[in-house]
Amino acid sequence: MGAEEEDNQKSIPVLPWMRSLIDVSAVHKCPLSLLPCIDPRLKVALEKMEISSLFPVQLAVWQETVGPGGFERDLCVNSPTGSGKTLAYALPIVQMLSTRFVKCLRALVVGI
Ligand SMILES: Nc1ncnc2c1ncn2[C@@H]1O[C@H](COP(=O)(O)OP(=O)(O)OP(=O)(O)O)[C@@H](O)[C@H]1O
Repeated sequence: MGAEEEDNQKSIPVLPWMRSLIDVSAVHKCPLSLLPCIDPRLKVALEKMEISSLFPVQLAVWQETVGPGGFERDLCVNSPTGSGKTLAYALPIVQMLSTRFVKCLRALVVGI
């Protein structure tokens, strides 16, 4: 590696989501009845859509954002097509917006 390339690597900031990677393939599906902290209204809405459990990527994102012990922070999710990314980010957003009223930008989803 050349000196210039080394300098470039050193200047890349280490963001929080880079520090603690989660391997979604080691996470299992989770029935809604066992999902921590879920708002009962959200559970009912999902059941009406015939969704009875969360896919692994959805559970992983839920645990990182809602809980238990979740907190608001940036996340970078890399998961195959059709694995459920849309609900992975939408469910925590709906849950958080339903329980706290704050008039400002609360979530930004960037898909690439
Ligand atoms: N927990 C779930 N239970 C049952 N079906 C689900 C669940 N989550 C998502 N689905 C369904 O699985 C399909 C794929 O989900 P989705 O489109 O969100 O995946 P994706 O990872 O966002 O795909 P893409 O990469 O194409 O955007 C959709 O038909 C969706 O309705």
